[in-house]
Amino acid sequence: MATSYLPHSASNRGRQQADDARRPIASALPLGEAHVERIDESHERCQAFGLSRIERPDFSPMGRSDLGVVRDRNQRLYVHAAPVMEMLYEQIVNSQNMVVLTDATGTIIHSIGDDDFLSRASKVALQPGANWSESSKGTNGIGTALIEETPTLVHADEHFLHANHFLTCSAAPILDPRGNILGVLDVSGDQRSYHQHTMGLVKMSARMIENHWLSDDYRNVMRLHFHSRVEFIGTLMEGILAVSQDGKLVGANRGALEQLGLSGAALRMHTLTSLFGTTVPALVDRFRSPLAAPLSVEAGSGRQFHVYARFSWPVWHNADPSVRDEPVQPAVERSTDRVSERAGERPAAPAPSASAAEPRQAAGQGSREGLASLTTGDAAVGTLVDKIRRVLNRDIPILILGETGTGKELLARAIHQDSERAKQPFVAVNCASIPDTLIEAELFGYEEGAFTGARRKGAVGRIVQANGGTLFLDEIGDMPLALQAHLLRVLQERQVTPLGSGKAVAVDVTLVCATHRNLREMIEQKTFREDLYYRLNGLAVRLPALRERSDLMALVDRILERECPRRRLQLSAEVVKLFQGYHWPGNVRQLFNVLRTACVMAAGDSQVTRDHLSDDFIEDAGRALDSRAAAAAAVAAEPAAALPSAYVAPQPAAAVPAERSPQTGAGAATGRADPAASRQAEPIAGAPDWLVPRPVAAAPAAADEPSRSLEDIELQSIRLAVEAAGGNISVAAKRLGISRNTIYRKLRWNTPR
Ligand SMILES: Nc1ncnc2c1ncn2[C@@H]1O[C@H](COP(=O)(O)OP(=O)(O)OP(=O)(O)O)[C@@H](O)[C@H]1O
Repeated sequence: MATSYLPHSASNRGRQQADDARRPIASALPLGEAHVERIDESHERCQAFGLSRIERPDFSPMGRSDLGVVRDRNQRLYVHAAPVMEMLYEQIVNSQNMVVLTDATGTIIHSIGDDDFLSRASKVALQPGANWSESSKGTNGIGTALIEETPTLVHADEHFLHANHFLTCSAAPILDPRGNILGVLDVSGDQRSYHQHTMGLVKMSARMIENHWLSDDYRNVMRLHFHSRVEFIGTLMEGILAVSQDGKLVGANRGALEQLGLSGAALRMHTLTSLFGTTVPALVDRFRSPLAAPLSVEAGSGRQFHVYARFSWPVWHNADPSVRDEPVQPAVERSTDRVSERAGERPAAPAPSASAAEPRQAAGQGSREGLASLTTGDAAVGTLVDKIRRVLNRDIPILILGETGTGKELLARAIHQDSERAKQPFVAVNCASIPDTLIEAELFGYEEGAFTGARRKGAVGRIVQANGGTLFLDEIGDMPLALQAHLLRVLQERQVTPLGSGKAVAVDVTLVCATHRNLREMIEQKTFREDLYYRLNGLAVRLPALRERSDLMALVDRILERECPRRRLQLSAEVVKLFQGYHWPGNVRQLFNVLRTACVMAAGDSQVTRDHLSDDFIEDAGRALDSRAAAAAAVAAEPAAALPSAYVAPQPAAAVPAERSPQTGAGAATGRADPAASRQAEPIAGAPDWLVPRPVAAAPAAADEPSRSLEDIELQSIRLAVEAAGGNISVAAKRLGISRNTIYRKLRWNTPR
């Protein structure tokens, strides 16, 4: 481990040396050998990455829109982590520190800190949008914790880059109940402010986030809260296990693994009976009573534990027929209160968001219901759902296409929910959010000692985790080319060989993939394998963008019902107008976020008004309305000849000269008027003034525009109408009296690529 500091230039050398003299270097701290070894290994990796200690790497964070996409993807993590971060920050306020949350790739998605430290931190890009993976910023708390998958302190000159020597970073990875990394929680500060308690706070906070995530993930299955000391149930020290109705152990928190002394993979080999010698019906029976005392059990290891079970209605309902007709009262709510009271503690993790007062779905998850819940009146979505229903349980892989935020993952979950595999695992892998170097291990798993730099014990891959259930490969277009062949082989042979192992494991998974990319184009560009494309694409469906959907208001109602189930919240007329004129670039996710905020802001009101919307949304939506008005004005000012036949005043069909038949030219051949032409020439019912057909006689400019073909004119009018509808194709189609498909076809064929 090198500890020297090489200043960037001679001019600041003197100042730097004076600073250095005041600085304790890492070796002055009482850090164990394992720590030193970990830092040494990290420095070796940095050298292998080709990083230079003294060169300032590219510190520029990603742009706002890219950051928006990353934040959207990690919205659920943010919702769980934000209140914990606030609480953590309260503990370290005014200490020249900041609290940082990153995603699984090390990209910062949120930070809170002391203003004066934030400005110093931003100079080394310790700010949202910057990536702190080891390969980008060298040894550092975040990047090294991600690789080591364990809480990691990187202090002062332990940072590989000299530019980061002023920092001390205490970082802990945040894991989901299946042991996958969701992100990193980190406290970074001036190294002179180092305090050994910081790491303890960070670890506890990461655990809070994990416990809350687990409770949220498994709200519909039984959860066992246990500890060897009864007073620790309901505290951060408790173990939590998620148990499916048939007694399988489907999830665990860190506390559970630590207390049981098992790895995640070893735990999955157990059942409730083999671990604690009891069954789901026995626990349901005991913990139906809100006054039930914790149960004493003996684990296989001989250790005694006290167990308290929490479960929600469906488990109770199915496991105990005697309560079938009792009113639904989620046991989870009652038992949470009770355990907290008994342990004299508040529930382990704070409420996830400001709207926590309202019971609701997991943030960012939407409905956990089946396909029926997705049909809210849009014809394209209805057709897509019908198609999917026909191939359900037929071992046909489904490829979901669609822009980001259109609900691809929600659809994949609904497919699983409605399939015969609903009680088996649904495993989602986002190929875009896992670093290329880790994706192979993540998917296929690896044996102990397969390679350095990752979890040393070995891990079961996601494909094996999905065995018996559904594997959802999100952003499949982002899968590195080299791995595509490996995936194809696994899918064809239906067996996986973990890295570093000679033993193949048979797998049976239903495959659902999704991407916002154009895979056909990628095939042409040779960035996506054609054979894999056909293997994944048993049935391809495209989720329409929100601006193309005709059920915006039905979706609004549905989301409001879910987000504010205790009150009937409606949109004011002004907000309806803003929503309808907006082009929703972030699709349903954006709508969901806008409404969720509105729901909280409108507490106590029965209407969502513009006061309940965020300023940037009002600005964007207002701008869209303005441009729509401008487009309307432009169309109104446009000479009539520039309008397509659809807006030309209706004329008797026979009066339309055959050679001017606006559509197919069929009239020219037969001498009869084209019926489609005469239909289109009718006024559009309910059309606003600017679209009311005007007489062709008012078209003096027609003869002056010899260069414009009818097709050009038609196209321009379609574009104007789409613009005027704020990008909403359905609305434009309705106004034009043509189908949405016609608009797509014409715009697609005429849009330069
Ligand atoms: N039909 C719907 N009803 C209610 N909420 C929905 C619907 N469709 C999507 N959402 C919500 O929108 C958000 C985004 O959905 P989802 O993650 O499924 O989109 P996605 O297309 O997979 O996004 P990405 O491409 O970024 O992965 C989620 O919060 C989800 O609950």
